[in-house]
Amino acid sequence: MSANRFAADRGEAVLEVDRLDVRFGKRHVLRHLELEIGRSEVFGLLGPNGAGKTTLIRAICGRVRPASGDIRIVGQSNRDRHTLHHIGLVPQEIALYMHLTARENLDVFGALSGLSRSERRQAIAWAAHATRLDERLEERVDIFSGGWKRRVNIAAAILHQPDLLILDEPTVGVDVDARNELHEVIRDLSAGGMAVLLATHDLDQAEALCSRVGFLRGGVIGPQGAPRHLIDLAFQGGKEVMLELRRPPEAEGRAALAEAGFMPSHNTTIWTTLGMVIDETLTGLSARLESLGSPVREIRVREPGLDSLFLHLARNEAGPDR
Ligand SMILES: Nc1ncnc2c1ncn2[C@@H]1O[C@H](COP(=O)(O)OP(=O)(O)OP(=O)(O)O)[C@@H](O)[C@H]1O
Repeated sequence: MSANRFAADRGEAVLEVDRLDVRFGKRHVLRHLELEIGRSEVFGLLGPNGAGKTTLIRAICGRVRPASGDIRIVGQSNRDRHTLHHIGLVPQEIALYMHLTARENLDVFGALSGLSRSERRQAIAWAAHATRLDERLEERVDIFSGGWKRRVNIAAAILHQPDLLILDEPTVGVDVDARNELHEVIRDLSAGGMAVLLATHDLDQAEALCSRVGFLRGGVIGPQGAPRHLIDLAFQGGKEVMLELRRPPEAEGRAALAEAGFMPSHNTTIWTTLGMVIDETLTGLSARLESLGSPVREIRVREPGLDSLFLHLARNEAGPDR
């Protein structure tokens, strides 16, 4: 099997989600949601807990019935069960038979997806190579670390060479080295032509890996685009200035920070602002915070990242014109 079987169709839409509405009783979780992912694209689906990422994935995989809207994979409606064959899903929970070897696990998953014995042999060789699992195929998976178990999970999901690979939080519980190796595996698969949908809370991961990202909030994905483009659009080249305080500020300290343009982050001791901050402002502010019992521990200036954008969007959402 060629790792590059899709290369000729690069750019073609693999996943098209059109005006998708999903409700659970009175809860309207997805509202007229639009999404398109092309071949060789890695799309990062970001959003706070409970935003509906897993619900969207389940709807794409035909496991949640939408109230309205259409989902097509390689141009075919996902209401047709055959279409689901074009999807490979790596769920959030590791789902393996722990007492079996990696090869035996893949053999079971291959049989479940309808591959014959000889197809399975070929498919396992291809998937193990693609996930760099070859050297440990004959070992039992219960001795594997989180990163290696994930590789087996990904290999199981791609045995049938899906056009769309969906990964739900693939690097939770995985150490940094293993995470980087999983990134390489995902990059190679997308370079071979798969469209990849990656749901993640890990904004560094999304920035490093995704050609496009989208923020799922209020039932829609908006904004979406290349990470750098979205960041530049929001911050127009401004730097992010971050103050870390030794103690959370009281009301007067918070007022002083707000007056100087600083906003709180998720952590009560970290306050950020965008754009130029004049030295005198910082000196005056530091002295004031010290006198109010919340001295500055550290000042950092950096390029805004996706995490800054996430915070920015959350602030706007919480703002008065919501
Ligand atoms: N089967 C269901 N019945 C009722 N409500 C549901 C069901 N599945 C999900 N929900 C609700 O829909 C909302 C979206 O949940 P979902 O799990 O899709 O969010 P998420 O973005 O994946 O969150 P997380 O990042 O925490 O996994 C939540 O409020 C959840 O409680």
